[in-house]
Amino acid sequence: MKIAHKITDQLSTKSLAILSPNGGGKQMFAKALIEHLQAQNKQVGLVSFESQQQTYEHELKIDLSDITNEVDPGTLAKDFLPADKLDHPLIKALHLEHRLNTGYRSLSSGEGRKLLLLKELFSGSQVLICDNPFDSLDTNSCDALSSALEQVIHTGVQVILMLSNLIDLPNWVEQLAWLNQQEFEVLGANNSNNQHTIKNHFADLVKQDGQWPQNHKRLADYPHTNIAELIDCQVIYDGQTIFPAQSLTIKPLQHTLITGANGSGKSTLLQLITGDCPQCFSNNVTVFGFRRGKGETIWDIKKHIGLVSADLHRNYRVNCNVLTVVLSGLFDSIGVYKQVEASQIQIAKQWLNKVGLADKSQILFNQLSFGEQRLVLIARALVKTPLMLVLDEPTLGLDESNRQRILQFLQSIEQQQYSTILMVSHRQDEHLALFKQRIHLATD
Ligand SMILES: Nc1ncnc2c1ncn2[C@@H]1O[C@H](COP(=O)(O)OP(=O)(O)OP(=O)(O)O)[C@@H](O)[C@H]1O
Repeated sequence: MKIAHKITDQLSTKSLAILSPNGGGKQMFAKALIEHLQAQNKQVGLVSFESQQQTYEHELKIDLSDITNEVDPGTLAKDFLPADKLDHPLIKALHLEHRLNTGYRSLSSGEGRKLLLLKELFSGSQVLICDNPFDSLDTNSCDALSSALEQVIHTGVQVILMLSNLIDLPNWVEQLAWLNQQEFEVLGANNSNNQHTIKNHFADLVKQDGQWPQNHKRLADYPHTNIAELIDCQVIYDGQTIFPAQSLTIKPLQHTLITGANGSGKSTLLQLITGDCPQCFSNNVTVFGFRRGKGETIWDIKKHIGLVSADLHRNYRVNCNVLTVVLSGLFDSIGVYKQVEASQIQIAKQWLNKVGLADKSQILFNQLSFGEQRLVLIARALVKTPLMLVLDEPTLGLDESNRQRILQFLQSIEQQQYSTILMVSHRQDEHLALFKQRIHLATD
């Protein structure tokens, strides 16, 4: 790839941020760049959503739980790091010191990401490529990571950030570049002029959304007072209480935002509601009028929920095309195993159009970029006009314009009044006024 040569020629500076939209070719670019740098005998480290997914899939492969009938934690967090670095202050700054004996699969999504970032930071690489390193990290961790990257530059390491949001650009970055497919442009110094150019590049990509897909659902027939009610709920993993007794009531249209540091239990709280946390049965949880553990099936619950989460994303590993992934939202399955009606296909296509991926409907899901996959999963969650939309960091991996598109969806859903939104987000600009109820989970 010629552009990889171009960048190494240009990279006389220690730090470069490459801004790129979803589908802009970051993955291919990073691959070409790594090959090019390795040919020069440089040691290169890479952290990306894709490498995180590969680590997860490797951990699933080596999981011996089924064979030994005991829970196999897999590789412990500490084994990802050099033994002589286990006391490094950065581990504490990223709040990972108490997770070192946890298996990788059990880490929260932010914790997993921070661990892989630490692994690469400690690896002694001469060039470090980080694809959206601040996505899914809480505010304190973003600050700690940013200053760690800045410090590592002073030790002679070159840092290349690949970012999808200008808002994530640290001010210590020296050079800026823009990448969109074959278009690669080194803009020069990190100053307001060049930032403005990038802002315009992103703005040029905003497409007019198609019409809101047909929707006849209203909440009027919903027979219960609450969508969900949790009373004094607690989850304990490996003898550790994840959050102190938590109560929460969500009424119809009471859109609710959950915030808190990485590992504070946000996803776990959501999983008590969706039924994905096994401890929902030992807790006092009522969802859509079903008191959990009293004979209802998980499907009684799931059929009313549209879900986007890191867990769903990393476990969506069936090799089917994009349209099938959207359709699978109608059946709450991974892949589609039922006859699909023409009207359902039509609605699924409308949703693909709405997320800007109409032209990719026949492409295999796993051939899309991480951000594009996320957009498909959002369409999958919305396709059945669910009673409750559970969005656990839905905009992870999305670029500036796609994030705005999804935030507009939320506004539109609020106006149409058929779905109650329950969302987790670390990003301040996603804490919309429509969230009338806000729950902050504190870590001790
Ligand atoms: N199956 C499990 N076994 C052991 N520990 C677990 C398990 N699942 C989650 N945990 C731990 O529980 C804590 C809460 O996890 P959770 O995913 O709910 O955090 P979170 O607030 O959503 O974090 P993030 O912001 O990083 O997504 C984490 O420290 C995680 O390591």
